[in-house]
Amino acid sequence: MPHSTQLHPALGPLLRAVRARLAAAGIADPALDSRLIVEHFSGTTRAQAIAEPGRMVGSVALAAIEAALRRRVAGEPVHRILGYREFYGLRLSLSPDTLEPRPDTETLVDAVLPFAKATAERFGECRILDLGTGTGAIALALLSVVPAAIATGVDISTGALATAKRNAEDLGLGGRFNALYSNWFEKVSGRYHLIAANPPYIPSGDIGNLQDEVRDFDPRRALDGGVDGLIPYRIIAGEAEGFLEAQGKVAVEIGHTQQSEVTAIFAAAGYRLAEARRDLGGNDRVLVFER
Ligand SMILES: C[S@@+](CC[C@H](N)C(=O)[O-])C[C@H]1O[C@@H](n2cnc3c(N)ncnc32)[C@H](O)[C@@H]1O
Repeated sequence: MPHSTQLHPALGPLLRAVRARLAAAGIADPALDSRLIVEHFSGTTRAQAIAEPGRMVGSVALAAIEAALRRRVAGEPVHRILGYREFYGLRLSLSPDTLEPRPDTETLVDAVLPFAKATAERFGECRILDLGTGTGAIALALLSVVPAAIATGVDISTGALATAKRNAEDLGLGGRFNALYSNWFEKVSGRYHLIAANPPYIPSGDIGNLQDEVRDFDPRRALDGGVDGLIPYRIIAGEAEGFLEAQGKVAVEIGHTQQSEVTAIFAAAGYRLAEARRDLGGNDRVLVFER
């Protein structure tokens, strides 16, 4: 382990050394990643790094930081190494079976939040169906801000469902979250005020061209939307009506080139576009439909 002896045990120099190694390896944001890795494995905070740069880090933590550094330099995304990612202010555990939730998906939560709140006020509850729930990100974000909401998170991955359930419990939302193993609507029952989905939407043939960090670490079935990337939208548009309350809404995340095609798929199934939103990067990202 030639490098392990080079990591300085004092917090300030340690952070600088980790950052320099990440920068030398061409990592895109070495300042952020070094901070995330050092804070997580040493149990220190950003404030401590600023106020106490001489604070000593123990040898067990240093070895863990060295191991994390090597994984990051080898191309593993930093949140996979940490085992969690923040989404809508919630700390969500990841597993090999879950997509890493992305900030772009917070756009969907923001888009449906006023409707979920208004529904909860009007009816005393808001029933949410999150199709392809992964870590539970969309459902749990909504539950965390709408206390009268309840959610069913559907997934075809039992591993993802186990992670979503654990996240719900860790966040104190387990009593309002139901994890359901189902191929889209197959095992779903009841009616919902809001059906939300961030389905796989990459055309199968494009998966090989994705960034390494996505292609090699996000599960394929979280990415692959079939030959044209639109198959899950056709299923959701075709079947949602049987599970939607009168005046309910269907909200989907889309790939940035898919707005007109997805709108046409929903229009053919009897929906009109109520709202379209762009993500923080200015890309078309979320469509909200009603009947
Ligand atoms: C793009 S990921 C979204 C995960 C999460 N909702 C998020 O936004 O971070 C798509 C999810 O759909 C799930 N999925 C794929 N095919 C499915 C199917 N036929 N039925 C139910 N879920 C499916 C995947 O396992 C994956 O968790």
